[in-house]
Amino acid sequence: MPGSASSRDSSATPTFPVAPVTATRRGRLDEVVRLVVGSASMRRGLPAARGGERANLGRGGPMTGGQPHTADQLPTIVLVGLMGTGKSTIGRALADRLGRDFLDSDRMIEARTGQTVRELWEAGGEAAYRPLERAVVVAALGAEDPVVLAAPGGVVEDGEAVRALQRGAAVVYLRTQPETIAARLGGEVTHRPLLDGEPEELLSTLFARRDAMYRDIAGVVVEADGLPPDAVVEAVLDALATGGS
Ligand SMILES: Nc1ncnc2c1ncn2[C@@H]1O[C@H](COP(=O)(O)OP(=O)(O)O)[C@@H](O)[C@H]1O
Ligand SMILES: O=C(O)C1=C[C@@H](OP(=O)(O)O)[C@@H](O)[C@H](O)C1
Ligand SMILES: [Mg+2]
Repeated sequence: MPGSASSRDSSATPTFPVAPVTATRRGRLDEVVRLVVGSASMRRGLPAARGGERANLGRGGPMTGGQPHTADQLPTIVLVGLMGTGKSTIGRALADRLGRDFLDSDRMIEARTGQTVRELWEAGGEAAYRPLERAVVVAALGAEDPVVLAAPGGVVEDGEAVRALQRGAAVVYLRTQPETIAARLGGEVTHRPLLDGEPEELLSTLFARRDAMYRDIAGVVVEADGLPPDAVVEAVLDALATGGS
């Protein structure tokens, strides 16, 4: 079964240099995140419920719920969720807004191994792939400045990666229904070998397994279903600005 529980604590973690290979320097915004607090979704009056449940940011980390935060106070922001939920798309835009580097775990793995996700998966399967995911998560969390990280979809399958996230990142779950993702992705399963076959059915199985796991590690759950990317970015910024309260 994809994402089997046995993969949560698999073998040795490959070591990668900490320096982000795929980072794109966006230029730092020094000002307090007025753009966060005065974000467009608030101005547009999007219903708060779409913007996410308010919960403690960075469970197990330094953040406390209910406190407003500035960009500089936020630790590394990690987007988690099913494949196709928008981690890469939203993460890039979010990093742009915050003037941070953006790291995409899939791209990091490909840059560091010289192989595509599919090639890696086909050569070694899940057992070989999860330690690579763990390694890039650990590397991203070790970056000198806080970044925005699009986590591997399977981050919750690896206990060590989860523990690393719980040491201080602001973890945001982008929650989208599997049927929405399947319709969105169509045949776009290139780096998603887990979706070979019947994507909607496979996504539903993954959602049933992982929804609670993503919730469990996230400080903020953003209900992204049906929202266009810019509204999801605003919802994430809103949730981060209010400390998930
Ligand atoms: N909120 C959204 N609404 C509609 N399409 C989206 C949204 N977020 C992402 N997409 C599209 O869905 C696809 C998968 O997004 P991606 O960012 O690659 O997801 P992930 O990194 O979580 O696998 C891309 O084609 C992207 O343009
Ligand atoms: O959820 C998963 O287990 C996976 C998600 C994919 O990344 P995206 O979430 O960026 O699609 C990719 O790493 C691999 O196919 C496994
Ligand atoms: Mg991605």
